[in-house]
Amino acid sequence: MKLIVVGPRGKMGKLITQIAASRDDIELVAGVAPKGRDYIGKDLGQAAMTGSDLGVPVVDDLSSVIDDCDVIIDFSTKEMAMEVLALALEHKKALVCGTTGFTPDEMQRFRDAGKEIPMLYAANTSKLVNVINKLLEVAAAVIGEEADIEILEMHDQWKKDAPSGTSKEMGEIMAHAMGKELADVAVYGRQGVSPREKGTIGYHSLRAGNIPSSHTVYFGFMGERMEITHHSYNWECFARGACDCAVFLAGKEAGFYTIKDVLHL
Ligand SMILES: NC(=O)C1=CN([C@@H]2O[C@H](COP(=O)(O)OP(=O)(O)OC[C@H]3O[C@@H](n4cnc5c(N)ncnc54)[C@H](OP(=O)(O)O)[C@@H]3O)[C@@H](O)[C@H]2O)C=CC1
Ligand SMILES: O=C(O)C1=N[C@H](C(=O)O)C[C@H](O)C1
Repeated sequence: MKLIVVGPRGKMGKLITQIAASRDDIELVAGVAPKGRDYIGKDLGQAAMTGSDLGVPVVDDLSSVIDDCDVIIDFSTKEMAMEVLALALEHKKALVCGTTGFTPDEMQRFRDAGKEIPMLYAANTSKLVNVINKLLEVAAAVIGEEADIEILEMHDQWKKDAPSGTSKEMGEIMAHAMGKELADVAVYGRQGVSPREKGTIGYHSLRAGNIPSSHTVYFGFMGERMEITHHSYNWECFARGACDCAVFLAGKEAGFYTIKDVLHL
């Protein structure tokens, strides 16, 4: 499977490139970076610090290399991800997008892309987070109406979007399990509201230091509470999952896939 990594110097892109370079079932064909960077034209292995040259370049123009690949992995910015999506559609290439921060309309463009190309979107590529999502679905179906649900997510100081893509997916899963839409029940940064509005899902985002990613969903009852938590110690779990998604997508029919398809959840 021939792979292009968008953003190979980023926190995720670097790890994805390192893991892809170490796997027998992936052949890296290029990295794509923003124009003007001093590592354009360098070997991808140097740009992503894989420890040895990979014999393929970092370019600043995806269209110049896109026909050489089977699958593109994009963990970049929401602006770049939209450009990558347009080129993947034009060149009929499979795309794994793990970038977050999209509006509902932008998310719909990814779903629509599945009519033309193999398209996999995953706001979180960790196996454990996606197992947690199954637990949340069950918990919300059973106690969602009774519980006060609050989501607290923590990330590093550089993260561009809030709330995280993962917490939005978690909220959507729980809202749907209760027969609702997230937009109708989400309350962001609750302040000075008493009593708490029944049936809402509260969102709280904390940004500090180099915290890789933590998500806790609280189910508050009278006299007891349940917490479901995931902590990552670094970004490797997400990078491993992203490579698994790319291998899964190679050779697939056009369709909109999620990591649930990869993990058989
Ligand atoms: N799905 C998941 O499991 C996960 C998703 N994410 C999401 O992935 C995204 C990236 O996160 P992270 O790696 O931490 O961010 P970083 O800021 O570390 O990396 C972003 C990368 O995108 C590159 N980039 C920016 N603009 C362009 C462009 N026009 N063309 C090509 N490359 C571009 C940057 O290049 P340069 O380095 O030169 O500036 C950088 O390498 C975020 O949306 C984040 O939320 C993160 C972790 C896990
Ligand atoms: O930016 C990150 O770091 C992460 N982003 C994703 C998100 O927005 O949910 C996934 C994970 O939390 C790490």
